[in-house]
Amino acid sequence: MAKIGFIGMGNMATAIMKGLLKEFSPEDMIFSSAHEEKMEQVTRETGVPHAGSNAECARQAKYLVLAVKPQVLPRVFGEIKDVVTKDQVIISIAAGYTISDLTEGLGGQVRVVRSMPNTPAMVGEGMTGVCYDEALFTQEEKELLHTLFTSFGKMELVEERLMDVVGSASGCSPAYVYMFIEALADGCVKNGLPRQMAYRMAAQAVLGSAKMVLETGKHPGELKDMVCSPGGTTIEGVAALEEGGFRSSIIKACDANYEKNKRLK
Ligand SMILES: NC(=O)C1=CN([C@@H]2O[C@H](COP(=O)(O)OP(=O)(O)OC[C@H]3O[C@@H](n4cnc5c(N)ncnc54)[C@H](OP(=O)(O)O)[C@@H]3O)[C@@H](O)[C@H]2O)C=CC1
Ligand SMILES: O=C(O)[C@@H]1CCC=N1
Repeated sequence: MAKIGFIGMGNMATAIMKGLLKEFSPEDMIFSSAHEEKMEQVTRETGVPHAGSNAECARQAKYLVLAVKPQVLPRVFGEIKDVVTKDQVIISIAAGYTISDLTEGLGGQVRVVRSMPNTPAMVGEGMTGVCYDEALFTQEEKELLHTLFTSFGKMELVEERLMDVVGSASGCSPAYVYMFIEALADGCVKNGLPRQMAYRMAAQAVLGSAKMVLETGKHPGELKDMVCSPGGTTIEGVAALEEGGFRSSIIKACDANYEKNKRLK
């Protein structure tokens, strides 16, 4: 089995590695990160060995996931660009960096997959947008990429021009959902519900509602209408949300994500 390597072992790499451990054995992977102590801890917990340096990790991996913050990428490029070759598959999860930025940063002679996952990967419910030039990869590599990205959730192949938008739908959106759950729970606590029960109920309502969208195929507006009884309680809340600019706030958040992608390099 060709090795899967990770440079950086933070929130996202940990989540992805956890998914991969269901499909691959620890010996099929390797990683490097910034702090020795943390690397030792991950190796103890997962059995996945760590390399002595980023260059060593890059040398050993056939599939190399770059999982550092965008601001750290230029430094990592400097450390690995003389090591990586065209035989390897370089996988980026960084916001803002295009395939062409990544290829250029790594010296021009590499094959790059650009992706945008999200933290629900930690519980096997990730959503990852992926793009690459299909002509550059073998069937075996494409199959491995599919196995890799679906080991921690769902994936969709998208055109690269849409990847910054995908950032809002996959990468950033969990933060908004958590804010919604927190606010909903606050509202319920305000009216007397115990806090932990409010979190459990709000989270299950979000999970169930998401399943309704995915499994019924109905328009979200129709599903919303099914909840709003004429003269009932929900439509009063919907009116209050509209007054507070609920939907336009979310649309503005997506614009903010989209624009920030261009300022990350
Ligand atoms: N968090 C999210 O929801 C999402 C993040 N992403 C992308 O994932 C990438 C990583 O983000 P995230 O996991 O959140 O970040 P984290 O800060 O959690 O992880 C970054 C990791 O990089 C390590 N690191 C720092 N400097 C170096 C270095 N010079 N060499 C090797 N490793 C280094 C850090 O080590 P240490 O901890 O020891 O300092 C840490 O393990 C980013 O590019 C981000 O855009 C994509 C989708 C969602
Ligand atoms: O905030 C960020 O930049 C990263 C990318 C998408 C989610 N988290």
